[in-house]
Amino acid sequence: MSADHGTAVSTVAPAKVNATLVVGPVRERDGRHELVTVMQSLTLGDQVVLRPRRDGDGGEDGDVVRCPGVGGDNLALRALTAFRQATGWDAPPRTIDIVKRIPVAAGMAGGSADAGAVLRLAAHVSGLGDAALLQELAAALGSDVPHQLRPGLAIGHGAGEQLIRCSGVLPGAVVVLRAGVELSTAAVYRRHDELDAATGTRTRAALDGWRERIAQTLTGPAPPSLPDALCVNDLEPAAVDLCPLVGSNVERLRGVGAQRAMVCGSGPTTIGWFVDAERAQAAVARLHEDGADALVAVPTGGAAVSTIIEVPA
Ligand SMILES: C[C@@](CO)(OP(=O)(O)O)[C@H](O)COP(=O)(O)OP(=O)(O)OC[C@H]1O[C@@H](n2ccc(N)nc2=O)[C@H](O)[C@@H]1O
Ligand SMILES: Nc1ncnc2c1ncn2[C@@H]1O[C@H](COP(=O)(O)OP(=O)(O)O)[C@@H](O)[C@H]1O
Repeated sequence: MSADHGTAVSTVAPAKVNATLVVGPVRERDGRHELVTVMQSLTLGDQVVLRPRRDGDGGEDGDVVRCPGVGGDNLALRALTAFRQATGWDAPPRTIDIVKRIPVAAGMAGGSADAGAVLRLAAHVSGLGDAALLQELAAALGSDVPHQLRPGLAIGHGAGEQLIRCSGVLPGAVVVLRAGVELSTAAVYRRHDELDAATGTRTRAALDGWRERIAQTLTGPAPPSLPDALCVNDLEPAAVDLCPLVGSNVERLRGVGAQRAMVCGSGPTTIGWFVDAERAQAAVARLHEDGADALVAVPTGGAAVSTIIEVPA
């Protein structure tokens, strides 16, 4: 029996953007698409607390999650269950409290961020689970969770779960334009396949080429930066097709001066890249005048972003 470790701990679970997302064939093993992506964490994030369960926390017996704005099966609770099963951590029930700031089902990996945060918090409190085990648990929870376990800048390949971690962060600032509607990741991949049937799927060899070119650019001695030619989102046509608002939001971002405007992951969030936070803030002011739901976030990574603090239990 392990000790109770009855402390309450808290961390930030940052959203991610995909600066590049090139999609290849479906792999037989799990039906997911092979891809190459550049994932960058942002200062926009959920707050996640793991603490001993109190009377009145609700739910069934055992561990519970309180996550206003998200119904149904919660990936954060699944992460804690998987952690307990894999490590044998048998401390009394915990409550996960999540303050949701990342838009839900929006292509910003909010659920994966919360799951990654819970794995970090549980490992910290229990003293169990080495880096390799956490990585394995994360990969079993979803393609985006391994990156969200250690937020920052990384090149994802495989189905997104294999990572080449990069030092530093991408330059500039991002305007996040929320769509106010949800889009299912699985539905976007399905539509991508239907559209792709006409244009042809990228081959494995083509994906390898993308990975090499991106790795050369992001893992060299210079501060990381991606040329426009390497910034593509293959899911964009499918997201626009399923949700035409996405296409007009990309145009809106161009209209307020974004150097590069694109769909974020599987959408429907769109992002605009700006040289700095000041220019991004000016663009957000113009979008707000127009009634849009937009905010500025900047790329972030490293130890600062996954810091864990103790909070009152
Ligand atoms: C598109 C991306 C880009 O980072 O994220 P979002 O923009 O949705 O956050 C990811 O590929 C999404 O990752 P994630 O949301 O973790 O996906 P998973 O839970 O693993 O899979 C959800 C579903 O998406 C499809 N899927 C996901 C990943 C992948 N490489 N190929 C796929 O075909 C499958 O239909 C799968 O059942
Ligand atoms: N902690 C969580 N936060 C957000 N969504 C969650 C969470 N747990 C489960 N989900 C479910 O996961 C789905 C995808 O949500 P999310 O991770 O926000 O988006 P995306 O996959 O587009 O990045 C949603 O349908 C949502 O109901």
